Amino acid sequence: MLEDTIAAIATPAGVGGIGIVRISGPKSESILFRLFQSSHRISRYQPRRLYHGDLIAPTTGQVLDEVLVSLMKAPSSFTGEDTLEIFCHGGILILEAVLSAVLEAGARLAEPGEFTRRAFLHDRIDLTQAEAIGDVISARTSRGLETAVAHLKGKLKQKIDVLRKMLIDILALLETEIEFSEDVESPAAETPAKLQSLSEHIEILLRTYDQGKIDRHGAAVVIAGKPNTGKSSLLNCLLGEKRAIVTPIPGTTRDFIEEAINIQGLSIRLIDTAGIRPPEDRIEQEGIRMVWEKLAAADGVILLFDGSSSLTEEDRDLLKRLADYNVLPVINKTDLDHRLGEEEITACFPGTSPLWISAKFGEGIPALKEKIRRLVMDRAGIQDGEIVISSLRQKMALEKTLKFVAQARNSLEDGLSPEFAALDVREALEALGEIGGETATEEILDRIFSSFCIGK
Ligand SMILES: Nc1nc2c(c(=O)[nH]1)N(C=O)[C@@H](CNc1ccc(C(=O)N[C@@H](CCC(=O)O)C(=O)O)cc1)CN2
Ligand SMILES: Nc1nc2c(ncn2[C@@H]2O[C@H](COP(=O)(O)OP(=O)(O)OP(=O)(O)O)[C@@H](O)[C@H]2O)c(=O)[nH]1
Ligand SMILES: [Mg+2]
Repeated sequence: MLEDTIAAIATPAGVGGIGIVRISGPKSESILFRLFQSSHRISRYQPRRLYHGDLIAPTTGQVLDEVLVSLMKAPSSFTGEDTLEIFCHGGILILEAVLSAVLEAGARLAEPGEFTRRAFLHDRIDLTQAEAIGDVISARTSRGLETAVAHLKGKLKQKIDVLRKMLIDILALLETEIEFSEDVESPAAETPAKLQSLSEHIEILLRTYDQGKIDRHGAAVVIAGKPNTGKSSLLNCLLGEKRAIVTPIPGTTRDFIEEAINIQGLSIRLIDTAGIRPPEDRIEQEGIRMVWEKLAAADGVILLFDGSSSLTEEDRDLLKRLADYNVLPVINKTDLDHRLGEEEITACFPGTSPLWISAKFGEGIPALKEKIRRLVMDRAGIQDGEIVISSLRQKMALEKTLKFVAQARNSLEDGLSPEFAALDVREALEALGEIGGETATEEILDRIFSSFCIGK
């Protein structure tokens, strides 16, 4: 399929000043000669220069648009192939007309992610960089974007290469040991320690997964509490709009409501839920069942109390049931008389003092936002500037690597022949190679690139 010439509209389907049709493959140059007419006589296009002229429909000879074009020659292009870019006006009809002309001139429509896939297949980028391109495009927070750009510039790959080198060193030690197994003095006495140190490195990297996930998808924070504490009022207040229905009637919210806010570059999905109490009907029962589902998947929980009355059995029940969750206790309605004692709450969540706010009047909200941010960051162990992994795929490959490293260590400790450990280390190398793509299968590539847009 690499011999095909592929083409796609590379800019979004909307109105814009300029739109780009991108072409990659061996026919790029002939397509240019066939479709483009400049007022100058051009016998040879210099790579990476912009040329001005008209784009002509190949069958009718009609002028489709006034354009700029640029040709890049293999291997010095993004894909590593001859590439042509046509910069036309950015309307959907004109872009489609230009694309049709390109297809008539011998290209076929590109599949999602196919340009990037070709860049990978021609060794221009590795798989962590390919994934990073997708992440750069879909990033929704500044933190997510920073991570994606770091990966695009090869930061994660460098880290993986360090692990790879450690594995290769260990393999060399084991192989020497296998060769000289007759000798009394074994040269590989330090191998178990090296395997141990490698495991630790992998574990540290694995622990960054939650952070990477939060950078890309944001963190889920559930607002929970008994009915009428002001959960929906708090959602509205944090969002700055009246999104959820607020009434003085306990049991107002039955379904959950999810909206995203951005706290200093961290994307938080806030989930307002039904007040938790013994349900009065089937609808409420279903609503409360869903709260527990949301709580189980949450990165953090805002447990909301009503400060204008004392703690009830419902509050106590929640304190007990949420003891093992990542909870931020918050007391609402600070504008009313304070009737709630903090002691029982602090006793449940030692080290945290509940924050008093008023969702109705916006009191204490900046401090609350900072606390929500800390709740999520501390839990995920987020540190600025650290190299993180960013996909489930990378996580699974690292876990597989770790498993084989542990296996190698065990077999050495059990006094088995170093051949067994060597076998495991080779498997570990294979698993680690999936991350950069050296040992990735077609199936893995399909999965990664099919989530890209066409033209990328
Ligand atoms: N117009 C346009 N803008 C774009 C892209 C593109 O393909 N076209 N990109 C595409 O995603 C991104 C930039 N990435 C690119 C990566 C490599 C090369 C490239 O031609 N590399 C050659 C030459 C390097 C050099 O001389 O500095 C190479 O690596 O050999 C181009 C763009 C974002 N902006
Ligand atoms: N005085 C005062 N009243 C508040 C405050 N926050 C919410 N309320 C009131 O408390 C009542 C309940 O508010 P909601 O936001 O609907 O409470 P909820 O927790 O979502 O209730 P359910 O959906 O029934 O579980 C409403 O009458 C609100 O106006 C506050 O900070 N101060
Ligand atoms: Mg509500």
